[in-house]
Amino acid sequence: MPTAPRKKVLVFRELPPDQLERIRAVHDVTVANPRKPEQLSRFDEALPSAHGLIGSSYPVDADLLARAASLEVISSVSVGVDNYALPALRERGILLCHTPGVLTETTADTIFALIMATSRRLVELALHVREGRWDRNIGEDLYGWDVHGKTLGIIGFGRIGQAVARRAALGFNMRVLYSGRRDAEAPGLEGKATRVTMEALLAGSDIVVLTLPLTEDTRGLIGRSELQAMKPGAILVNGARGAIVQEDALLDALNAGQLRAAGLDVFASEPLPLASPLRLHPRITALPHIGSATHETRHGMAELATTNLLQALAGERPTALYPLG
Ligand SMILES: NC(=O)C1=CN([C@@H]2O[C@H](COP(=O)(O)OP(=O)(O)OC[C@H]3O[C@@H](n4cnc5c(N)ncnc54)[C@H](OP(=O)(O)O)[C@@H]3O)[C@@H](O)[C@H]2O)C=CC1
Ligand SMILES: O=CC(=O)O
Repeated sequence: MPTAPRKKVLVFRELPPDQLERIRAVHDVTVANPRKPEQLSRFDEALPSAHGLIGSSYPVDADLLARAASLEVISSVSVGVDNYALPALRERGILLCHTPGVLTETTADTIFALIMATSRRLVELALHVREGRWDRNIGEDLYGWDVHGKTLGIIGFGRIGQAVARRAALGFNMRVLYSGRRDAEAPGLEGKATRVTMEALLAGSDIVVLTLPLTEDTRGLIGRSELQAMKPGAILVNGARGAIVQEDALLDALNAGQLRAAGLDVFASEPLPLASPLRLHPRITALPHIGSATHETRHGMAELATTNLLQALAGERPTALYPLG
């Protein structure tokens, strides 16, 4: 039987050794992280002849694609695809694969951790102990806010949004509202989540969670008027993408006391610049984009991304092909 021709694969992020080995067994691999200055020339050299790319958050814009003349497939180790030039991929007939599902529960855990941390002031109070300020029983000024029994509003009621909702409704007796174009079939949540308009969600929720993709329609979706439409003293948790929220408006809402707190895993600019006023704000709990960052889940994502790539290069339909339309 003739053996399939070896193709060229450019891996431009970290990939676990067992997954690299799966690719090396059938293709020629160059590992080059374009964010590492010492690897940039290797990346530039390998790009024009690469048939497959494995990446994640590094932006793949039309200029980069124009240099990738042989490209057949990009396999992203992420579910979000906002950093890829989708129209250029569509035009060139390049396949895009991603990693839905395998990170859903872990990302929902992270978002729930942010709900708990902001409501119960966990980071602030842990610092209180660590910095030796716990010299008597704490007073009302350091009390938190109950999570159980509150109303949770979810904007983006897909895989992750529904996983957050299950935690809230089944574990914390919360009322769940969501906004969306249609009623969602949400397994495990029958009768426990209500679709409302975004206006009703903002006005009626104690905690608003963002779990929707960043697209041209959702960029800047949460601005001054949306924040003002939220319940006074509510909490905003962003587990989706930073650019969905207008960060200057968020700071103003926190400083004016309109919002109680914000929990942010994602930022418009990442890594968050040292000078960002979001970094040290006392009522922001900021995480370094760790939604899916556990050993098990990151390995599962790498495995699915590798499978997608190998399937596409073999001319098979990848398990998780992103629909480019
Ligand atoms: N913080 C982190 O580390 C992580 C962040 N993410 C982010 O979470 C996002 C969601 O992932 P996942 O749940 O798997 O994706 P899904 O596609 O399953 O869910 C997204 C949902 O958002 C809805 N939606 C889209 N636009 C709007 C809108 N304007 N208003 C209300 N709802 C909207 C979609 O509805 P419809 O189907 O009708 O379009 C869909 O139900 C990813 O795109 C990624 O950006 C993901 C993983 C980890
Ligand atoms: O942000 C992470 C992703 O998988 O998307």
